[in-house]
Amino acid sequence: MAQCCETSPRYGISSNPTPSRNSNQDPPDAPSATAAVLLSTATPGAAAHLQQGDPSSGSSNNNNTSTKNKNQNPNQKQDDSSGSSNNADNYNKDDEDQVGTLPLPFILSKKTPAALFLSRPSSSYTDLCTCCNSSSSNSSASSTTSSSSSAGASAVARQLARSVTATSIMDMPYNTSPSLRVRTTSLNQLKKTADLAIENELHVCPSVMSEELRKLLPPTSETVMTKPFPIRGERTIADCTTPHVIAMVGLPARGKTFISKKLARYLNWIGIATRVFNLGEYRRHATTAYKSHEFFRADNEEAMAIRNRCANQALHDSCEWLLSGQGSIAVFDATNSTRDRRQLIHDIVVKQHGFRLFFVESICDDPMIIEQNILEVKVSSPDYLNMNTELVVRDFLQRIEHYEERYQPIDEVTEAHLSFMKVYNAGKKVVVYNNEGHVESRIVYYLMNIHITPRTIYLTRHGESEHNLSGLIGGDSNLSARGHQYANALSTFIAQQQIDGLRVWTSWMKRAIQTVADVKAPQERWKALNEIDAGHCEEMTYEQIKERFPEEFKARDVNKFAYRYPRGESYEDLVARLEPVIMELERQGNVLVVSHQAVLRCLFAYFLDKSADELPYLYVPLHTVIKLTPVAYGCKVEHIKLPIDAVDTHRPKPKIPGDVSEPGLDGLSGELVAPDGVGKVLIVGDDVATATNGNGGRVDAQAHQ
Ligand SMILES: O=P(O)(O)OC[C@H]1O[C@@](CO)(OP(=O)(O)O)[C@@H](O)[C@@H]1O
Repeated sequence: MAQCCETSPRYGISSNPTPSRNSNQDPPDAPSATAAVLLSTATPGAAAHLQQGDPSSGSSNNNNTSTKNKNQNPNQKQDDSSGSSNNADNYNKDDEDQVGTLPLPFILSKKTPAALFLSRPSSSYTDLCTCCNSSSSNSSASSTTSSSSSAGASAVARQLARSVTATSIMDMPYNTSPSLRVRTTSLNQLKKTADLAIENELHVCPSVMSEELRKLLPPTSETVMTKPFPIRGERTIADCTTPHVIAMVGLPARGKTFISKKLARYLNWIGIATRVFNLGEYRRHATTAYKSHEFFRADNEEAMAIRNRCANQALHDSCEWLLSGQGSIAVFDATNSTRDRRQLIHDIVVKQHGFRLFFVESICDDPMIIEQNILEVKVSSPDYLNMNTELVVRDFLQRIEHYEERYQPIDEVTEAHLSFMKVYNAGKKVVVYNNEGHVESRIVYYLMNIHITPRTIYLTRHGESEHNLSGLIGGDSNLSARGHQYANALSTFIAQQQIDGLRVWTSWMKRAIQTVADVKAPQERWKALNEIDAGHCEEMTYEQIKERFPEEFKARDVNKFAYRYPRGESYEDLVARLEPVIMELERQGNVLVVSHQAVLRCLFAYFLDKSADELPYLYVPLHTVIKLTPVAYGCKVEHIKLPIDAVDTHRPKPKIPGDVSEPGLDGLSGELVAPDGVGKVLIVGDDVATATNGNGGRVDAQAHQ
């Protein structure tokens, strides 16, 4: 079996695209790999050093490429996924509220048994062992490889250890995929282990292998499942194994809740289970209706006792949630505005539980931003139900004064042991101190990119395509006649909207580019916006896929988010490749994104805070513009259906996996479309029930979390 691996193209922006589907480009890691090859010939020691994944080697790769091994049996699902007691009672203070460095790619010689081993799906490891053969024969993947079981298997395994020795590093193409690197790394390690005379152990069942040797095996669906938590796109990150508490710091009306919610939405979307623990909610739960700012006076002992109890409880719950294994990051959304309070949090989170702690302090001295914040979120807060806006603003400003009396910003000298970032005036300046690892770096990077300038994002699929008409998925077909009509209607609609500084982003696919042919605005092409790669199933109808690859078809219905098309992509892969798009969207003003069903589901899920289960079934119909406007802590969603008919390409989740005849029961399809499909407004990601339309008026709002 050939070991020629193609790396997916690097996804990025181009203003001058070649509209071809998934054509290759130089992988971003090419230079370092080339350098490594040179090193390996000149200085074997250095090559070995690189192969061991020394971070200083510069050979690490964490780009979002996906393997496209065109020689694999389409029926084989490619397996390169990798994918206490709380003592908070003394919490008695006063205020509220691997990227595993992947070593050099090391490709095995073609047609060696080891190469065979490499190309096998995850379940094949059990094929290699006598005790697992019976169970493995049940799986679809093993049915295609069962001929190599038992007797042949141990021979293969033994030869594996020998064959890796004969492999030349010069065979290594520098476009080897990251996932293949993981496997070859493991084999490289296996070789070393074999040299240490435990070769015999190589052909026993992984379940009875020594812990040490098992760790060296390539990833399987089991090991992926048991990872502490996945980061989309196979990135296993060592420091993610430690739970984190992100503790907000700052005076009221400094955007702490905005940052907390947005950060949690982003982290959940990239695959890190995150939950916000908002102290204000605990306080409201523990008290009767809010009366006035007097509650927050430092000398109000009764109120202070309640506030302390709530703070203890919120922190306790954050830690318990992390300890329960349900999540990885707890965001403690409170003011945490004194040194004593922060020290106490440090004692509980770091010293008692051994978690990581990162403070995010929001500092703002721009009265305009503060006022805007009060008007946008505090006026509609449950604290001030039915209260006149002017009174609310006055009361809230007094509340801030009570906090100001005791506020101590984080200090680099007296709190030098803390890890923190300070965000000034909604991102004008950022200071990062004692940054401690990958998760924190991602948080810092994300928070550096977000902004609060009002803007609108428009999402739409391309016009109806010829493939849509015939029910074919993927491909790169032209627009149908109705698709061209939609292109015209879209350009008229966009012109009518008179959108300030609009930018247009499309995929590289013909149907998307044709859709914006007449839109008058600067255009950029993103390969990352290309539709999900259906691999072997490209340009087939769902019925054809069911007929030719029934097991694959069923498997996709069982877990559509994680399912990866043979030599194609999964929704999870898509999310990973779309992360740079989201990051850039966060930085931008008004943008019109013209892309595809699966891609837009991923983007939409980010804005709507949808789970991985819901994401692949979100309804994104043709000939409809989805208008997203940030409001308060969430996003206003409007579906604007332009009056040109189109086919419905949505396939809802069937009751029985693999069934193509049955209508769906997921309750998700169509969820976001009004009966007439036009002008429906939803407020999503916002628990403020009385959100406004930005002009002070109420909208047809529907809280939706
Ligand atoms: O994940 P499912 O529900 O199959 O939807 C994705 C499919 O949608 C399609 C249409 O069937 O998208 P699009 O027309 O927007 O490019 C296919 O190309 C793509 O494979």
